[in-house]
Amino acid sequence: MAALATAEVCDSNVPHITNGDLRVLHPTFQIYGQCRAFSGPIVTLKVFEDNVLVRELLETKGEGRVLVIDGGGSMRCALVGGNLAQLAQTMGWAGIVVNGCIRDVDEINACDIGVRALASHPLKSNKKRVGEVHAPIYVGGAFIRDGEWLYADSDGILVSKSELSV
Ligand SMILES: O=C([O-])CC(=O)C(=O)O
Repeated sequence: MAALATAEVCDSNVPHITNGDLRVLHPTFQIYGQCRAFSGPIVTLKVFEDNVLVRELLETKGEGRVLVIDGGGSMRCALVGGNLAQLAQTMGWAGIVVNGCIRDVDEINACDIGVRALASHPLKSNKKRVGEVHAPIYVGGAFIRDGEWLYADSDGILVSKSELSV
């Protein structure tokens, strides 16, 4: 399937941007992973400096979905590393967006998925299993609900209430 170009989607969907059905995330994310462009239905996760639930979700079948993790923007540890990115690839996730940090950047860049995060950080996170799966989250200036659609490419990241047609 041809990837949707986010700039073209914005040009042809001004009313949907105006009414909030289509949201453009703030341009604060770094690009990692082999897939510069990726899209899929969103699975939301809200955690803070704890990635046990990240692993649990990535151990389930991805089926082309995108895991969006609201890590509260923490700059104090990484929520995803090379092992989890490899797991995501193996389980068929299209991508991972992290409002927080990742680590093992070289390993993640070798994985055949798309990854966005605010920055890299060498420290691993806590392992307390605290967080909320499928919760509404607020990331990159946008409210995001489980089941909405995410479209990412070199220009940016869009979240749409429903699937967009090419
Ligand atoms: O296990 C972690 O905390 C994250 C990590 O380093 C990896 O996925 O390789």
